Amino acid sequence: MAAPPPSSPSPPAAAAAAATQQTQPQTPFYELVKGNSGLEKVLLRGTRGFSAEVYLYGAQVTSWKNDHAEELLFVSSKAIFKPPKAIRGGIPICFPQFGTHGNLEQHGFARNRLWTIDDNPPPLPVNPAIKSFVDLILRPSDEDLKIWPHSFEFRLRVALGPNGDLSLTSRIRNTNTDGRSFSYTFAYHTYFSVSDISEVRVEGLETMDYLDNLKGKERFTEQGDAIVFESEIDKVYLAAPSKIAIIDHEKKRTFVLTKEGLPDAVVWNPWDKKAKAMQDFGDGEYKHMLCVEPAAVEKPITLKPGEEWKGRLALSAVPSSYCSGQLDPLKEHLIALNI
Ligand SMILES: O=P(O)(O)OC[C@H]1O[C@H](O)[C@H](O)[C@@H](O)[C@@H]1O
Repeated sequence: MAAPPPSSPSPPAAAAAAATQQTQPQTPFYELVKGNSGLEKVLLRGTRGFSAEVYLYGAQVTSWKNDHAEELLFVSSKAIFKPPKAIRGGIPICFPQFGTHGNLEQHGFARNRLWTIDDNPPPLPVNPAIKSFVDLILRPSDEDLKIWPHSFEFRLRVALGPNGDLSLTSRIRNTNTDGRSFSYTFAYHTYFSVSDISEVRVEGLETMDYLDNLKGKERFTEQGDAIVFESEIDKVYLAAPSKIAIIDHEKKRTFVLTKEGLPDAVVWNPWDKKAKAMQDFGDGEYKHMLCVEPAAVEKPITLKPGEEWKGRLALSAVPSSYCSGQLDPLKEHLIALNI
């Protein structure tokens, strides 16, 4: 499929290819338009008014709306849409490094590079009901190779499901020709929009071990019930379950995250003091956001030349009573560990 001109719908994929390739949906549909500061973004429109937006800058999802046109992701009112600053909010992609777990800039460089639309991605098994999606690709520039000397292809598919679910599938391939493996850490740094952080709880991470970034990455075990928020938090939960729920009591809304290929989950809220110190974040905005970030942090992923890794995140927003108390952390944990 050729990239569409700005502000016009993409042409339908070749019907013959769709008919023969059961792994690809039939009629991908998106629009490419100008976003903030003239940066290009892709609009995905689903049925019943569901929608999503993805900037080519960072391959960053910056909007996900339900059928009432309510925004489900948080983007700061002070977000800077100007390279090399990463956009504050939505779903930044941390690659090839999460946080300060290495020598690269914080969270790696994928989030502040210009990605391109991938017209001809390798087949990807997908729900045939998904009609609205886009494939993006990042390959390292000569400058990138100087700071991280590995050749790779990073393909990201962002898809909007028939019920408004949003999924992100990353495929990272080692294309080194010198026989060298590489290792990386990774996260979907998802910023959720919440009514009031003090009314929110997270289910699925209780009893998990975590590394506390506020205590020199020391390891602890989470105690007690669901996680609630009263102060700054910056924890990497290890071998977290494949399903995590964020329950927003005030909004009567539950976000359900399903992750594959990503053992860990980072939970972050900067709270008032750090919020004030961030140039691209409003002073009181910490009350209305929570980051829960499916990730691979503790054990870096290693790929030999020719090998490919896949990491997937699926998000849904459902009425609140749906999930509360229904996640069994131990069961989910065993599933995550493949036991
Ligand atoms: O300001 P950024 O580079 O986007 O990072 C924002 C936050 O991301 C993650 O959640 C890390 O665990 C935090 O330590 C970090 O402060």
